[in-house]
Amino acid sequence: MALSRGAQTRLKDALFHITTPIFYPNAKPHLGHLYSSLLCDVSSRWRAMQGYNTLFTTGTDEHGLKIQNASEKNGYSNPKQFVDVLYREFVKLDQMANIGYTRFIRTTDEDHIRAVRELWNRCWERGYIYKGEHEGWYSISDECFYPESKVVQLQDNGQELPVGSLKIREDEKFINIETRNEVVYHSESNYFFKLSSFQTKLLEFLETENPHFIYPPSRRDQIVNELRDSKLRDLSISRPSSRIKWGIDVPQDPSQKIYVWFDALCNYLSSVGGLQAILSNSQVSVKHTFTNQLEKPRDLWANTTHVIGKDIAKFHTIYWPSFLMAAGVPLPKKVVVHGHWLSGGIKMSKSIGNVVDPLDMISHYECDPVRWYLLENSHIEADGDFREERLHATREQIVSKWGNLLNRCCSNRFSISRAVETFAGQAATPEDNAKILAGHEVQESYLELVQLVKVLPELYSVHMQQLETRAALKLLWDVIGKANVFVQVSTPWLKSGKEQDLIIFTAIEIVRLTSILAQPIIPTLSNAFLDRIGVDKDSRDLSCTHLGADLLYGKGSNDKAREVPIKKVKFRGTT
Ligand SMILES: Nc1ncnc2c1ncn2[C@@H]1O[C@H](COP(=O)(O)OP(=O)(O)OP(=O)(O)O)[C@@H](O)[C@H]1O
Repeated sequence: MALSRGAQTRLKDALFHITTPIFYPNAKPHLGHLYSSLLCDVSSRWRAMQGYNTLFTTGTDEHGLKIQNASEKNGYSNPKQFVDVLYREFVKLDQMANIGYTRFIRTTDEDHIRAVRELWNRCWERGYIYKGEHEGWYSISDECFYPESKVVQLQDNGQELPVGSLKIREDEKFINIETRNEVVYHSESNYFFKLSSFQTKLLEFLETENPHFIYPPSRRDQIVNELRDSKLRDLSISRPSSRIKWGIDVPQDPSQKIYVWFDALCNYLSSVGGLQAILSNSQVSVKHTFTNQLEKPRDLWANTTHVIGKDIAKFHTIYWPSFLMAAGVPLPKKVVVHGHWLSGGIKMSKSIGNVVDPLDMISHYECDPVRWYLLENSHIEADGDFREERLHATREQIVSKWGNLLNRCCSNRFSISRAVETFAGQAATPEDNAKILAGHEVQESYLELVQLVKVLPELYSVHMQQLETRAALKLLWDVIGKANVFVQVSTPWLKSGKEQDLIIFTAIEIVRLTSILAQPIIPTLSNAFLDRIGVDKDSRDLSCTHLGADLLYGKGSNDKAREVPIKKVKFRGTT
């Protein structure tokens, strides 16, 4: 699903690459996955509107013990067959939710496997990988070892005991205190990555050289404090093939498989052609939906943003930069860390099963209201709590406020095209125009609205740039709300001539401008609104977001039946 490339020809050299985490296809995706993808989609569409050349990568993380186990549990002898079925669920969600990625990468893709080996070899050649013995507390579910300080023994009565003083017996249950997943004591030969060599470099990078690398700043501070307070230990980055069959072989040592995180994080390099492509910055073939060639991989990489949930911040802000530094590859631009959607007060998660099915929500409430709801009821820094009644209320508001404004202007008592002809592109000041309107209250309401609209695109842009979608959408609601009040107090149905035209022009301009600005948020509905009032497809970009910018729309809009492109639906959940 490629985005329209139209706008992008204008800013040929401005590059933007955004990535979701790649998701484990061990079960169907839930609302949390949609949220990460949606943030990326909105960002990518917004940048495309600004004229950037955008690339948007998402995909599935298909190797490792968790997949191997899930595949066996589901009766598959070959994990590839299992992921071949489940990755489609993620693709389907993207299609249903209108997520316009340019590459869906699977870690079983050939070019990705090549890129992982390339990264491994380079870290090996530069002396950052060595072979050693590893023993400790291992979580199958989290696929990592934990230090003893993060492990407790869980007794039958729910009591937790520190493990330090215990003699370990096989029948006892131990868990990690953060993820609450079971851990077992385990010893094996592994390859290690010299993570400990990067403590100072990472701190320098995050604190001094690039303090904006992690967004929001509260997350950066968390990571920086962690780096200051605890010493980084070398990281085991392979597993014996006897235990993990489903993974990429360590180059030159097939008795070991590459650790899934080393493998998965590398997808970000694969999607821009691998590390050599970045180092050389020369044209490389990579499949995206709109091209098979990337011109300047390093320039693109320098403009890459990773969007992730807070559960995987450590992997993206400590491990990933260290792997790249070890390989001598420059770091991407940014890591945006968002909060979680909760269910029953805890993180919505496939493993726990406390999930909301986004496809079910989309099938009843439609795609765009779900998108709007998620973006309006979340904040990058905070966790969100899904409530179906709020989703329904959001939809109602779109119909009754936005739809109603459009509907009112499309009445056959008015003429949008005449109003546009009279007032679009004219030189008169708002104060001059206000004199056309009868009554002080109406004039005040008009001037307030015009003032609001004047600053709207810029304020909206500031919020969209930082992915502050809640604040961006509030701006749209404010102006739509005020436009409805203006129509109410100015009673255009009782007016005629220039006065009526000015009221209708002002109100329909609000519909036009908000619809243009809302395209990244609700791509289908906003364009349906613009279609309804005959706005030309070439007049829907950011250069058209000031009052009177479009001289030509509205023809025939008042002759059609007064339906709007969105209708009410019933709330079908329980409050
Ligand atoms: N509840 C959630 N809220 C927001 N984002 C989420 C949520 N769950 C998953 N994600 C997104 O998916 C990423 C993790 O993907 P993963 O497939 O591991 O999801 P998961 O449901 O936590 O899986 P599992 O329970 O199998 O570990 C997160 O970093 C985040 O981007």
